[in-house]
Amino acid sequence: MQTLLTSAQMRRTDEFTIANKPIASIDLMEKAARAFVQSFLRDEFDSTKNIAIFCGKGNNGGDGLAIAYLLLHNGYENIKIYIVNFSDKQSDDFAINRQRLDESRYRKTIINKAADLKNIKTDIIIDAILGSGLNKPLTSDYADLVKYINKLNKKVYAVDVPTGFPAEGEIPSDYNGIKAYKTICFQRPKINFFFPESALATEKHEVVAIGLDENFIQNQDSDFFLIEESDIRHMLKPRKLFSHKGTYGHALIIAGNTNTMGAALLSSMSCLYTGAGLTTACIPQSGLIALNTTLPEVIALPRDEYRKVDNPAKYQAIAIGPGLGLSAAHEKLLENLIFDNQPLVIDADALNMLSERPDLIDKLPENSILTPHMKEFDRLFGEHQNWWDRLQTAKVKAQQLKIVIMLKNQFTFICVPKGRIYINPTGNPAMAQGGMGDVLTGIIAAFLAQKYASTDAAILACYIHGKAGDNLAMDKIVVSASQVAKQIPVEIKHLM
Ligand SMILES: NC(=O)C1=CN([C@@H]2O[C@H](COP(=O)(O)OP(=O)(O)OC[C@H]3O[C@@H](n4cnc5c(N)ncnc54)[C@H](O)[C@@H]3O)[C@@H](O)[C@H]2O)[C@@H](O)CC1
Ligand SMILES: Nc1ncnc2c1ncn2[C@@H]1O[C@H](COP(=O)(O)OP(=O)(O)O)[C@@H](O)[C@H]1O
Repeated sequence: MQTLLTSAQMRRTDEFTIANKPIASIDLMEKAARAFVQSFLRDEFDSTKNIAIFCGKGNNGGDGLAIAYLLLHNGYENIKIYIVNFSDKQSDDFAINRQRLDESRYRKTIINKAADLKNIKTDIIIDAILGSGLNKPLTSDYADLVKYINKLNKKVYAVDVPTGFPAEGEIPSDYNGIKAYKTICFQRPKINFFFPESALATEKHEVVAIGLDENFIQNQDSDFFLIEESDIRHMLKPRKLFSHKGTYGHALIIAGNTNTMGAALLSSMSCLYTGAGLTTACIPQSGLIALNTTLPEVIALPRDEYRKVDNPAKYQAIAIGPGLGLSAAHEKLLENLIFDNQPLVIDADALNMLSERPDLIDKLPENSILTPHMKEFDRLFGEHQNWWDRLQTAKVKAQQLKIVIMLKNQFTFICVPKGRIYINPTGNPAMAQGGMGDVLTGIIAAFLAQKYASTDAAILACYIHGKAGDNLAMDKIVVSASQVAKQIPVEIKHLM
């Protein structure tokens, strides 16, 4: 897991690295600039392009000057350097790089106020105005300059973080900072890059290593952890010789209705393909033929008027919700399951019924896993104006109720009882299609059946679900939920 840090912690890491590693502050800046340029050149290999580099007077601006130098040395001749002179203060390393520039043949333009900028002709802009030192929203000249740059509608590469973008905390809906095409950031992604509102500031981000002390970073106190493939490899348990279906547990999937049998089929299919020893689907009578013809391995448990699961202890995992439909009988079934006090996976309509019965939320069995998307989450725990606040609620609820909450999105946040938030990096827009969440629910149930702890089952399921989608999307614009389900065993095999 990569520990993710706030700007203040990142600053302490810079200081620690400079104090404890044989590297001076100015050399660290040079390293950062080199790492940026390497990544930039992979995208922009045409050295005849016009590039405008805007440099503030802090360390972000210092990076900008070092980047300008490196590009000029790489044969990029059409570079214009703008020094944004809106403040009397300047950082020491900025001053060193500025002196180097003053002593060279390279020219610069000083901008003393936003209005100084007129008729810029450029193909590309590099934004090094303000970085992680941002301590308040942009106002006056900074706001005007950024507005001007955004209006140019050019491809903007941001250094470390787009000017005006808060690296953590609430992202204002009236965000007035730089709108970048790509942000190349140093050592760790900013926490806020994982929130949907970050699309206001950058289309994508890439992280480049600059040699900051990894041990120091990993040992910082943080709630945020980015899941890595190596974590998944370590967590997966191989299937053993002499094992049999009983070894891998029995999962019960309570799902489907007359017009939504597909949801039950998708969840059951992914449960099967993720390796549960036995999968039982509790479905309406009307779905029996569909189940028996499409998934002969799955056992059917007809559900009409069914209000209580007999002997729930015989299942190592119980998931409820996909395509279930809302009814009094289903609400009773959910209530009885909650009173049985066995951990549950709760999705879709079961979440919606839960939001109508707040009394049941407090009684959820410990280690249950809730898988809401944004709307389901807000129905359960109240409206939220932004994702930062929504995630804070999810974190608190996971701790209070001792459950796992998977807040689904491009980057799904997995909040666990210990107060940690795991961020899943896999998944892509080709997966934005109905049924994808049903598949996820089946995968979680299968890992639980195989006796993975709730937190591990949630992390594994989310990562592998997204990874399967990523691999399928390499040559497709859209991947269907059943394609993802079928890809799961291949993905697990590769990861092992
Ligand atoms: N050794 C280091 O510290 C390293 C730092 N690096 C770079 O340094 C950056 C951080 O540099 P700094 O801490 O100097 O900060 P910045 O360069 O982001 O900002 C510097 C100044 O801007 C002012 N400021 C903040 N918000 C403002 C606002 N809304 N309006 C007007 N002024 C505002 C601050 O008071 C500060 O004086 C990183 O983003 C990264 O680019 C990299 O060079 C890697 C190494
Ligand atoms: N753009 C995307 N990037 C990554 N994952 C996505 C994207 N769109 C959808 N997904 C994943 O697909 C699933 C969708 O779940 P959900 O909205 O409950 O779907 P449904 O109810 O149709 O089954 C989630 O796991 C989500 O993370």
